[in-house]
Amino acid sequence: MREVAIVGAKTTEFGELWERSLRDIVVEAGIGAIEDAGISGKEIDAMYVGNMSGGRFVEQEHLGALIADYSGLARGLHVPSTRVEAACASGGLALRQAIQAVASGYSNVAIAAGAEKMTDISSSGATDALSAAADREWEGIQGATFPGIYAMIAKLHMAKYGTTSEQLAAVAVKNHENGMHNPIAQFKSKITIDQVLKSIMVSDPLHILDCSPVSDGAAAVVVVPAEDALKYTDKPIYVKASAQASDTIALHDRRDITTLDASVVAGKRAYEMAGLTPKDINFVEVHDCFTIAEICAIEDLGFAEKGKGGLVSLNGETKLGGRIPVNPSGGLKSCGHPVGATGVKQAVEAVTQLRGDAGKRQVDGAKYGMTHNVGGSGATAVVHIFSNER
Ligand SMILES: CC(=O)SCCNC(=O)CCNC(=O)[C@H](O)C(C)(C)COP(=O)(O)OP(=O)(O)OC[C@H]1O[C@@H](n2cnc3c(N)ncnc32)[C@H](O)[C@@H]1OP(=O)(O)O
Repeated sequence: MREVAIVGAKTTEFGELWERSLRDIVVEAGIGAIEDAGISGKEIDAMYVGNMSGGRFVEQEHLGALIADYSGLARGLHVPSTRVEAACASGGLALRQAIQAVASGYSNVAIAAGAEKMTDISSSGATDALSAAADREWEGIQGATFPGIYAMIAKLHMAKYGTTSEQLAAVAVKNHENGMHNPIAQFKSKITIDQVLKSIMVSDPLHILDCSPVSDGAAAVVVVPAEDALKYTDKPIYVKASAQASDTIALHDRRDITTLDASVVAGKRAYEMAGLTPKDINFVEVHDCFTIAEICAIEDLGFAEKGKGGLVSLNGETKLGGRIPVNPSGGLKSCGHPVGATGVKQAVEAVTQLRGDAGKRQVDGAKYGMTHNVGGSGATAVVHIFSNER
């Protein structure tokens, strides 16, 4: 297995991009990543596109071929291009496919993109499309929405561990604070705990400001063998671990719904592969689709004791400058959550941080960064560890 590095990275603006099409935004991200890598694009020999539901959101399937064509990589070059789907973890998994292709020697220059265009349909249409990431027969058809599913997780976390609404709100406040310094973020406004608690209730105990929004956006990275990386850039970012785990899709079949076992296992696999522990990690981009999801994630990945994730968040330990900065990008809460793009955008943030290019949201002296991307309520988890040292 070859070591692998990222040499180009780009994210489009995230938000309600009504004037743009899905193909437009993926191509913008792809061209940005290619330019960032200093290549022409003709070097690319494999493409992976993370997308959850092109069919439901924009009525377009067969995205691998479509995006290869619109990027100029299909006609003449016939670059193999594959769509990758694992619900909200589609982007992280597309990146993992690109890493595996390069690590195995099948590919020398692979591009991993992620994209979703969610705002072209109604809110109820988007909610229903998203619910297909849960167990459709046992949950979706019975009316369970994602805010509802994560609200059940939050309720049990509160009952078992004494987690409070203020602790949940502290996650949203911190992520909005970080997002204010991220030019791609959908929401760049400062919010307070009081505002979160007074915002409209979506599914008790989750208010609208506890939820990630419905968003459009795309991101892309260029992946090459580590031994070639310095030919492309003087700031390559090395992939120290790429791990994935699955779990039962239906919440009622889970061992304990306050722990996402797939996150725990993917995290352990990643630490083992990199030869690192949580103490070595300088920042982490976690899948905060809801505030409770960030609290579970920092517990599941070993950054907080089980049951103490809320307390750690309210204490400020996860802020920029804190013990373990969590979601310096602003996370899904502030940046937005175009589901298929999120996992790749997390990697773009890790690259930006590890290059030292994150401006006011920079984690000073960062050497190791982790990303954590979840599909559904925890049936898929993808964890990566990156470093600016080989
Ligand atoms: C594993 C996983 O990742 S699962 C997660 C998958 N993703 C989701 O489930 C998405 C969750 N979020 C949602 O479903 C929606 O954002 C909801 C239900 C919370 C809100 O949707 P709606 O009620 O339709 O809100 P609507 O789009 O009408 O917006 C109303 C206002 O609230 C704002 N708003 C909407 N959502 C959010 C949010 N999450 N945070 C902050 N503001 C928001 C809008 O910008 C708008 O503001 P404006 O009036 O100033 O323009």
